[in-house]
Amino acid sequence: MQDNKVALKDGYENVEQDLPAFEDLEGAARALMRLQDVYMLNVKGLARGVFQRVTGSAVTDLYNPRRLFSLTADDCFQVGKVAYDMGDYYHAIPWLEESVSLFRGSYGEWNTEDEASLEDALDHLAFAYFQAGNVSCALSLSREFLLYSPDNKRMARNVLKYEKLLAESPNQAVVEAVIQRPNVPHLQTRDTYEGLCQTLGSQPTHYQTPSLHCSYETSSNPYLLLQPVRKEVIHLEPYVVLYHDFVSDLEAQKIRGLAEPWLQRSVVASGEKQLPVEYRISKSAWLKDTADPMLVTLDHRIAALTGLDVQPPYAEYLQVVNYGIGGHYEPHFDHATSPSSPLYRMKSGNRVATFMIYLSSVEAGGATAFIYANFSVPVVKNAALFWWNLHRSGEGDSDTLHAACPVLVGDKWVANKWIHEYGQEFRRPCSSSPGD
Ligand SMILES: O=C(O)CCC(=O)C(=O)O
Ligand SMILES: [Fe+2]
Repeated sequence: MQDNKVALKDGYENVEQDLPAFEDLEGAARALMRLQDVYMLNVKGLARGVFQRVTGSAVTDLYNPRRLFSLTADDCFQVGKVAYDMGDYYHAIPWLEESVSLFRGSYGEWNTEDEASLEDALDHLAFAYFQAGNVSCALSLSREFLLYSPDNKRMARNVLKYEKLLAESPNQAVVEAVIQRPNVPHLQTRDTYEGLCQTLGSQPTHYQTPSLHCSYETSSNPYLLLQPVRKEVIHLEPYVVLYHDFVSDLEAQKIRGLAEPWLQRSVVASGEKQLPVEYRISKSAWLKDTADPMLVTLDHRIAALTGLDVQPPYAEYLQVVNYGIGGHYEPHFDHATSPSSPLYRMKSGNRVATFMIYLSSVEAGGATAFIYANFSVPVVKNAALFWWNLHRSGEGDSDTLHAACPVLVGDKWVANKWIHEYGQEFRRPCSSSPGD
């Protein structure tokens, strides 16, 4: 017996680092809540494995899965509990409601994987309602709890407290508490951003604006003469273009494979430091050109197309990014907005342009949204999106504020090549006119 125990403990310790920890559960719960908010998804649907947007009485299916994977009462409890523990009753209530409803439906059945029970869900939901100001819901759920655990003194006291509160101010019973969604302070542009994500990638109507056109691009470069790239002008100010089939399926696969062993949680520049943050959820890796000759070819292609010098230190290494379900990057600038940014450590100025390659498709979500410019680009596998981050004066173009919408279904991969100011003096001449 003792031997078995020791063997079990050793076996567990061997695999422990590969098992999901609380951070993973919390991250998964936050991801579900993010998808719920950004795509206005209904929790009941999410728990059944369907992706429905409910606006008023209209129900739209954002994606039709081939198989339904539903969440259990305990799963919904765990999601609700993450929100509850953060004091976020706006999200806790619908998830705990779903948990209570599923636990009620299967009462008496015992699922070995369940950590929580109907009583736990009722207990948390009652308190969440109380905190949100809905005393009558708190009371009826607490009474229901007592049906199952009549000896629970704490709950009996709560019932008395709620009864007293309602007797003192009876109109509390009819007031439907409106709970505000917790505010995300760094994101004032939330409504526009979410609207652009909900379209799952919108394109401007080219027919109305002749300057937005498609062409075969050679950039007057002999390298591209024999095989021009299909270019689609998406927006003029800021100038954003999409180069279709910039890489082949094989190249995209190869880049993903080279990066995979090096992927780590993505960070962002915060003052002089680099930190992981909730507003950028993805994994990323930097690939030096020396990692594979194909990356050198890729640089030549980028240089030929953009006419820019992408040799170090005039451009950064290739940053490969992988977003899982719920992975996102909220509105941000690629260029530095503060002189203390770590970007300047390369001593080649600010990031003048971004060249971003879509290395995968996604089933749903994951569009690249330009907030102020008011358009979003869907993930187009093998295409590359190019834009200038700086005006010709060197000043940051605030209209380039952009974001990666959360991935709803799929596995999204992109690669960023950030090109710096220095080295481009004769390739993109500067101008003193602030608007250029
Ligand atoms: O993944 C995207 O669509 C955008 C990514 C992005 O903006 C970034 O990595 O800086
Ligand atoms: Fe970006």
